[in-house]
Amino acid sequence: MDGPPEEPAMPGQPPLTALSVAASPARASLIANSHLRCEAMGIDPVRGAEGAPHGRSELSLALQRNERLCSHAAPVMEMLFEQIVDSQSMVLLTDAAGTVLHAIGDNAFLSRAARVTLQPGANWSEAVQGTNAIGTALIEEVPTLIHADEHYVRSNQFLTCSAAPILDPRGNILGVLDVSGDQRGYHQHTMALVKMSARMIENHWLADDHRQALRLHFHPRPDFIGTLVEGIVAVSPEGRIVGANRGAMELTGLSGAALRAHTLSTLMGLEIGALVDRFRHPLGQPLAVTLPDGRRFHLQARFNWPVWTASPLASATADPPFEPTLSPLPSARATGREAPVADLPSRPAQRSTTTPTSPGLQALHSGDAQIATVVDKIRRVLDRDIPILLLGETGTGKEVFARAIHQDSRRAQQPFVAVNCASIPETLIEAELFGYEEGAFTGARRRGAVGKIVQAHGGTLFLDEIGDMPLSLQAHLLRVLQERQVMPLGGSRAVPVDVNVVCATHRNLREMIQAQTFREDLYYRLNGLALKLPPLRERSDLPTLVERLLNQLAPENTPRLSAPVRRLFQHYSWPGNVRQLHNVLRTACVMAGPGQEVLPEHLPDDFVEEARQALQAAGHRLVAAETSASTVSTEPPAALPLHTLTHQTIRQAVAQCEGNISLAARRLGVSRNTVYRALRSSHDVDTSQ
Ligand SMILES: Nc1ncnc2c1ncn2[C@@H]1O[C@H](COP(=O)(O)OP(=O)(O)OP(=O)(O)O)[C@@H](O)[C@H]1O
Repeated sequence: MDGPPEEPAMPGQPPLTALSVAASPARASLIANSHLRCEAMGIDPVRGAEGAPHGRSELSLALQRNERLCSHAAPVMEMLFEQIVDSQSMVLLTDAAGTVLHAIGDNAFLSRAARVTLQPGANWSEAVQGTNAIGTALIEEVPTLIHADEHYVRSNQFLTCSAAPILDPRGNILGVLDVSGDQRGYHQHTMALVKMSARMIENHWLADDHRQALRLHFHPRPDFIGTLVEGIVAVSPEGRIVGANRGAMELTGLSGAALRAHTLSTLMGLEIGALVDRFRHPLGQPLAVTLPDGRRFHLQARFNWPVWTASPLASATADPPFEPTLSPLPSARATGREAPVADLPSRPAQRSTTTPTSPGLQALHSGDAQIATVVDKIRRVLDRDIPILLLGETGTGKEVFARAIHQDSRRAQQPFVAVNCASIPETLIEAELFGYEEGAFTGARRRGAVGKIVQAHGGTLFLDEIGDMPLSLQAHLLRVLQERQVMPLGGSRAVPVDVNVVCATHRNLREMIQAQTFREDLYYRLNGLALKLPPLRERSDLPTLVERLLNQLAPENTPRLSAPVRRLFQHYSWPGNVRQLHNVLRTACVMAGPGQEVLPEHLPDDFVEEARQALQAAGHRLVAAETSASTVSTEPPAALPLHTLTHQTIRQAVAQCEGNISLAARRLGVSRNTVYRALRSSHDVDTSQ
């Protein structure tokens, strides 16, 4: 590290000591504890911890993983920066591990900050940077101010940093929002701004998670409803509390888990039908409610009108719980009643109209016989507690199918939780899946964390890349699935869970069983019905798929493909499958412009080059001549197997990207794993020859 960056003069600003910032016993003890942790970790206050900042590829992976967080946070960060512009400071967003995802700030200050690696890609966990607002907020899980010499590492002591953790509706940390600036410019209001902004992101997240749910906005004072300090809870059609914001937890004094154990009637003494009736009028006056512990609030209900008012509403005194006709039927278990069999065939179509972001199975039909068979088979086992195993190459739509299965199941109003077993480090996957209790292992969060399996309770757990699940954890997963209860790490009490499991993998699990890298008993537990999604090159519905994707990408003025582009598409091998098609079309829509015809020059250069090579290899000289007379060879084509063509394409892309695997993967629209696999298998072939 370069040492502390020089401090330009800040006129009229007397230096502030840490003492003059905010001296409370709680803050002093938080900082003292953090310093003790740094000492215990052996961090050198002069040189900082060992370890280089992440490279670009790690950053792009972190950005991919946190795409949703970034999109919710970006407008809030802009707004926050407006408030602090020209104050020698910057706004930062990190993920839950402390890796900086995004930073905006004054140019001069950004370069000073970069000298201590306070920049995207760098990790600001306590273990790397010692006591600092981001890292310490992640450990303490509370908004944290670290000022000047409270920073453990000396070169960071020119900073004053105010950070607030961002929590999801289940109380898990998504990341941290932070404002860092020159310590001489400290302002006591900064922390309040950061806390409010983090809350805005959390509220957006909650609303996005529960777009179709009924949402209750409440506060002890009616005029505070609609402000950032209000409580919000989301309620399912059966009247269960399914999500809550931080305000709701603070106002009710209940944790997220305790709130979710409630129904509307046990928490507030209300029936859902009566509530919808009452708030039919958007300007309905707030309703006064009293919780079982005597706390009193005023509340307003907000809901999606067409969905929630489509059927005659149950009144406050009516017996059956309210069932909006356009949303999924509540589970038989939840209502204690069996859903009428006659209702079942019409359910998928109804749902696809209410949830455009996650269409049901019906929407996946596009004329291909293999896909039609897969959809048909899924429909037969839906809601019968038969685990589905989706097989297929990367980008064939395994997750899209898993979401559609959830969407069409009776669990649709409950959580859909996806876990990618390949992208979580082996050391973390156990904690991620099963959760852990306070102090279960070094670095564990203070209050423990709920695992993904428990998060999916009542809904669907999607285990993507199950073939990458470490062997050591397979037995644990099997036990959970068989016993239907989870014991968090370090815990002593098992938590009952009811989840529908859908798994996916591109690997050959049978071969893995032979090689003793996958447990046979787990394979049979997960594989109630194995379904193979065809690669795009084997599908007969490319034109329909293209039309649908173009419609999704540009619904107003949908561009159309020119004949040369259609031919390129038809003869290309699509190693990245539908994901790659989607990426190519997204670029094409932007390049061609609204309502225009997409020509080859509107497609990414590397794609066109590879597609033309594929044309040549497939022997379509005539077609290739039409799309580009100059680049087409007149040599007769060599008949190559498809997988060889795919690997050639991937190798060429890597070579064009000068060995940058992440860039090549992005351009091809495939995962980095796919590129590595292709390179590995090419290498195997080469060396065996
Ligand atoms: N039927 C489909 N209709 C529209 N888009 C689709 C469809 N199938 C896949 N996609 C697109 O392809 C992308 C990749 O799909 P998905 O993540 O489901 O693939 P996957 O098989 O799970 O890939 P991986 O094995 O790499 O995780 C999606 O984000 C979506 O844009």
